[in-house]
Amino acid sequence: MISLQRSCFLNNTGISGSSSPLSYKLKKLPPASVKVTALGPNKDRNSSVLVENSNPLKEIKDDGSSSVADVDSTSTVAGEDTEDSYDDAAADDQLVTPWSFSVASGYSLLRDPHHNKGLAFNEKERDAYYLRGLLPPTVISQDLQVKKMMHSIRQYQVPLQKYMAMMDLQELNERLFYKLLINNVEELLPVVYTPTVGKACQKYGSIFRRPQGLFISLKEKGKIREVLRNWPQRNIQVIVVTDGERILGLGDLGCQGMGIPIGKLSLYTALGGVRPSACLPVTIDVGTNNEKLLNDEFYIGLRQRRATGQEYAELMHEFMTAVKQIYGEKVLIQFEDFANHNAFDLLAKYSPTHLVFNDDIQGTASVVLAGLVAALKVVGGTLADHRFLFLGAGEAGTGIAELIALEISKQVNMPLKEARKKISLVDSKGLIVKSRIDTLQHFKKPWAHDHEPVKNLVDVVNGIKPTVLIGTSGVGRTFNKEVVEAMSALNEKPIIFSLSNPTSQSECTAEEAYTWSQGRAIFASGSPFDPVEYNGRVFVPGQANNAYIFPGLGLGLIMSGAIRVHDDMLLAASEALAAQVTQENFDKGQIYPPFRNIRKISAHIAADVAAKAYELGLATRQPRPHNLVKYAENCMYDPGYQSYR
Ligand SMILES: NC(=O)C1=CN([C@@H]2O[C@H](COP(=O)(O)OP(=O)(O)OC[C@H]3O[C@@H](n4cnc5c(N)ncnc54)[C@H](OP(=O)(O)O)[C@@H]3O)[C@@H](O)[C@H]2O)C=CC1
Ligand SMILES: CC(=O)C(=O)O
Ligand SMILES: [Mg+2]
Repeated sequence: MISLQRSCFLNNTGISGSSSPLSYKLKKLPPASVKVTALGPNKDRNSSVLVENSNPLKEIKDDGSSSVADVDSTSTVAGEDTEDSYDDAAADDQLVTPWSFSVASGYSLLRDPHHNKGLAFNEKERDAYYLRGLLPPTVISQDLQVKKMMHSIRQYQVPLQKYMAMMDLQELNERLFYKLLINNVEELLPVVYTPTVGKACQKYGSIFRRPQGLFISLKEKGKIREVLRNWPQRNIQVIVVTDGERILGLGDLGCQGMGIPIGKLSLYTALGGVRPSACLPVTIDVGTNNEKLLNDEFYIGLRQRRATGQEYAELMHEFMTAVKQIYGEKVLIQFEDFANHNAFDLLAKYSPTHLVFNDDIQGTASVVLAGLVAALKVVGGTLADHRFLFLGAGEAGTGIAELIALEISKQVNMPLKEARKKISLVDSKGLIVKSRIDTLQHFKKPWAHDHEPVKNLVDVVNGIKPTVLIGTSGVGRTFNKEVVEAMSALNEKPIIFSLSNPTSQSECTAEEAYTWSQGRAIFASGSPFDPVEYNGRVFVPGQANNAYIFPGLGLGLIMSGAIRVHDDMLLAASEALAAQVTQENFDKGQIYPPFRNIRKISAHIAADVAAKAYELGLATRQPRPHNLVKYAENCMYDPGYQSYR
């Protein structure tokens, strides 16, 4: 008998270099141990028969051994089709095994997203892989497939429909999905990422078709290692994990937050070149406090209020421990869209033992610092010469503030505490000041300066007189006309960043920023805005989004075999990004390079992050590659089709 070893599924053979999409490892099991139905009459196909374990009671262990709890000695042997192998032949009340067997048919190849090429299978491959008749006769190139898909996606008027079409493609033909995304990054980024991914998460339950990513809920407590082993890939390098409590600026979306890790990881591949098979999206479901979802019949998550305290901490700890046990010390874990009452603590708790970073706190800080460094080339002065004001003092706000302070303290050799005084933050209760210190969350305390309490943002602007205003509140339209005009009265070129996502939560629009500042604002936003024409001049707003940073940062960590993330790596990533802004970009008012160059940008970020990892003694990949940019480029996943032998 032949059975497919469980670990075979964990090895994505096509991607790791084998050129045969069917080159699964076959394992012999003791006779009669497994009920198998292989191919029918065409027995000479047996060399490439794929047979999975058909006995739900038989456990195949990772070392390849198996234990059979109950053996059906009347097993059907290979060579005959049997009726009972088809679910729809079973009586309604009969129990069936949903994954009893499969055969080397082109039919399954066409449904395997990692290897499917659709009409791009050539004649030889159609013969070799039993595809004859399963495809219409025409053979087309991947480039033509891209053209056709773009044409089809552009027919949809509603962004969510484009998103669904992209997700369908990802599930059907992974390489085509990535080719499409890479070749059309500026057009498709807003579809697979902010703002559309926000809408998708809000409607996740009702648009849910096929599960993507790994869902780990309280039901899996005590079994997380086993759950991780259900994932079909073993060689995982990056995990993006959320618990869905702060999805963009949309709040608690519970289990429906899964759209975010999926979107972020598709950018790891498209923008940073990390192999898709090395990426694992995870949603930790501890319930939701979103009443609307709890009462929504289509909600896909646990229908209970959020677990907190010890119950929450234990589940997270089990997850973090299992991840390290299964994937090793060098797997990168990106925390994404956790609420701030957990985000800072998780980062502090796991930074010393795991390769972790929080994208909202650290990735955002790095991208904003890059934009500021670039903006100073237009505005003049050093960071230390400027005054910064934030609306929003959570993960993004305090994360950015801290990295700016760190950079100032390095640049002018100033104590960090002093550097922090150049930065003020406003939260939902007003300006953060000393008199509030006892009631402030711990991450706000360093920002409590000596100042009178002030509630209103315009009053704060007029009192502090910032040169830079940054929105990280998650509340849309909070930079109103009065605020932008106040900034413009104080500064010849006010720097205004509306970072909150999605577009509906942006503190102001690009048009508002340019119009109310009479074309003087240096503006960037978290979600994209179209270019704006004002007084005959076209302004191209920048997109200050951590998507510029995390793919390159991640690649740099992976390629150097880094075992910890260090603040200096975030600074290195930031500098690398700022260095990619050209005079041509500045001339258009841009302080970020265009996303269409993102793979080149990511290679530079990765190289500088890796260089820092080597410098800090945190890199384990030896010897250090001589040319890190070239090395990064060579490491990058190429979505072009492979030829199958
Ligand atoms: N562009 C990018 O790359 C990124 C953008 N973001 C966006 O930033 C936003 C905030 O994220 P994050 O920092 O993680 O969220 P948090 O919940 O951690 O922080 C939000 C902060 O905004 C404050 N706030 C809320 N309402 C108001 C208000 N009306 N006036 C003033 N302050 C207010 C909150 O005050 P209080 O503490 O009193 O409740 C809190 O300090 C989100 O929209 C997110 O999408 C986040 C990461 C990256
Ligand atoms: C971009 C991002 O990470 C956020 O808005 O949360
Ligand atoms: Mg985020």
